[in-house]
Amino acid sequence: MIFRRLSSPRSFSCLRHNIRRPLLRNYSDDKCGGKDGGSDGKADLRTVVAEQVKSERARVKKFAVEKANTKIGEVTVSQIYGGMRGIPALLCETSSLDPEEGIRFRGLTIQDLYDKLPKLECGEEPLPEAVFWLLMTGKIPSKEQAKMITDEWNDKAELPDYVKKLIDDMPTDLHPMSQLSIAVTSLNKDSQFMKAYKKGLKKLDFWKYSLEDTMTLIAKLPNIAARIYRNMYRGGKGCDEIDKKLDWSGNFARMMDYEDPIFHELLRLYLSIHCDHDSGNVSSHTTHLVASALSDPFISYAAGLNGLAGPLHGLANQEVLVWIEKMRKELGSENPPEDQVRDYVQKTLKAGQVIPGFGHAELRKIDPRYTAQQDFAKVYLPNYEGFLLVNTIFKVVPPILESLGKVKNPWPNVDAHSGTLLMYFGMKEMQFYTVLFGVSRALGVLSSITWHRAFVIPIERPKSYTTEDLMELVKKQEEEEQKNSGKGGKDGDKKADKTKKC
Ligand SMILES: CC(=O)SCCNC(=O)CCNC(=O)[C@H](O)C(C)(C)COP(=O)(O)OP(=O)(O)OC[C@H]1O[C@@H](n2cnc3c(N)ncnc32)[C@H](O)[C@@H]1OP(=O)(O)O
Ligand SMILES: O=C([O-])CC(=O)C(=O)O
Repeated sequence: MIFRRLSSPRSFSCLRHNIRRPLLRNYSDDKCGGKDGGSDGKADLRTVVAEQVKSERARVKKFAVEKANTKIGEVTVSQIYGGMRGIPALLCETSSLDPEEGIRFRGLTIQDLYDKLPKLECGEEPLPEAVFWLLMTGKIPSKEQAKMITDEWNDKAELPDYVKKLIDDMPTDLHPMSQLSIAVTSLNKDSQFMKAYKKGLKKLDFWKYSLEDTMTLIAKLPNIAARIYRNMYRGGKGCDEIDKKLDWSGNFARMMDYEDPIFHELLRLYLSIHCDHDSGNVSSHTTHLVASALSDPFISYAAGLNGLAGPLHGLANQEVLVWIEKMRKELGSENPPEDQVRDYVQKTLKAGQVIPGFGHAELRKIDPRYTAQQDFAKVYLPNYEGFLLVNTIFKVVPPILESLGKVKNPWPNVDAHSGTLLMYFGMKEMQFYTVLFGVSRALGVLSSITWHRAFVIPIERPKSYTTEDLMELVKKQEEEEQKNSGKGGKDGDKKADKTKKC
C-alpha cells in the first residue's frame, strides 16, 4: 500500500524540494473537501450534528427495537479468560477495524483521508480538524468547515491559570502521561455537561453539552501537552501563545518549539492516524465505560489516557525506541546488520519480553498506520539510519515471531514506526511520545461520547462470573446437552428403525 504522498507532484514542488518554506498557514485551494460536510459545505458543526442526531436517533431506535432479540454471536469460556477477543459487545459509530485491511474512519481508509479531506496550501497530510469533522459527522468537511474548527479551537486554547499552575507544580520526573491525565482531569471544574446536569439536564440533550466539553477539551490539549513538554525538557521556557493563523497541529508544534514545516506535516499525519481504532481498544473502551456512568468528557477521557499509558497499548511507542536505543548501545552501531538484529530479537524473547511495536489483538496484517508513516519516511528521510534500522527490524522480526507458533499477528503495528520519525526531527524524549498519541486519541473517543449520549446508551454493566460459578454453569449446560442428545438419540433410533422397515 502506498499513500498518495509518493505519487503526488504537489509534494515534490511544494514541500519536498522546498524544505525551508515558512510555516504552512493557509487552507489549500484544491478540490479536496466537499459540499458533503453539511448541507452546503457552509453549515457549522453544531447545526450539522443536530440535524443528524434527529434522524440517526430515530433510525437507530427503530433498528434496536425491531431487532432486539436477534443474536449476533456466542460467548465461549476461552473468550472470558482470553481478554474477550472477538465478543461482539460494543458500539462504535466513528470507526471500524477489519483484521486484514486495518482501520476505516467513518468508512474511509487512510488513503481516502489523503484523497478527500481538505489540507493546508502546499500541505500533503490530512488535517486533524477535518478528521474530527469526519468522525463527528461521517461527512467530508469543506475547507471552510475545517477552518471553522481550527478557529474555534484556537479561540478556546487558552488554559485557566489554575491548570497552568497545576502543571508547573508537577515534578518533572512524573511521567508526562500522568501529568496529562491529571491536567485533563482538573479541567472538569468547568465542565458544561456537569453544570447542566446538576441543573436537571434532560437525557435527550446530554449530547449537546458533551459536544461543548469536547470542543473545549480538544482546543486546550496542545497547550497542556506543550506546557508539560517545555517544563520537562526546555526548563519551562518557550512560547505558549496561540498564533491564530496556524492550524491545531501547527500551533502544537510551535508551542513545543518545533518550527520545521515538515515536522508540522508529520504532526498532522500523526494526530490524524492515531485518532481512533474502533472502540474495543483499551483507551477507547475505558473512555466509553467511564462516560457511560455520565462522568463528564474530561474525566472519561482522562481514564482512557491512563489505559493508553500501558506498555501493551499506547506506551509501546516509547518502548519501541527504548528497545532500539538499548540494541544500538549493546551492538555498538546506529544501524546494526541484520544478523546482529536477529540475535538481539532472540535475546529479548529469551528474556521473556515482548518485541514492542509488533503484534496486535485484532489486526492480522501490517498496520496501515505503519505503512503511512513508512511512506512519509521514504519521502523525507530515506537515508536516515533510524529509518534504515526500522526497515531491518521489519525484515527480521515477523519470521521470528511466526516461528514461535503462538503469536497471532507477527506484523508491525503503528507504534513500530512513530518514535523513529519523531527522533529524526529532534524529539528525542521518548517518554513524551505517548502524549502525542493521547492528544490524537481525543478526537475519536470524544466524538464517540457525543454519539453514545445522542443515542442515550445506558450505563455499561456486563455480567461477570467467579471461576466456580462458571464451572457450575458449564457443568449444567453439558448435562442439559447430554440429556438432549440422549433424547435425540432415541428419536434418531426410531427413525432409523422405520427406514429399515421401509
Ligand atoms: C496502539 C496499540 O495498542 S498497538 C499494540 C502495541 N503493543 C505492542 O506493540 C506490545 C507488543 N505486542 C504485544 O504484546 C501483543 O501483540 C499485544 C498486546 C499487542 C496483543 O496481545 P494478544 O492479543 O494477547 O496477542 P496474541 O494472541 O498474538 O498473543 C499470543 C502469545 O504471543 C505473544 N506475543 C504477541 N505479540 C508478541 C510480541 N510482539 N513479542 C513477543 N511475543 C508476543 C503473547 O505475549 C502471547 O504469549 P503467551 O501465550 O506466552 O502469553
Ligand atoms: O486496537 C487496539 O487494540 C490497539 C490499537 O492499535 C489502537 O488503539 O490504536
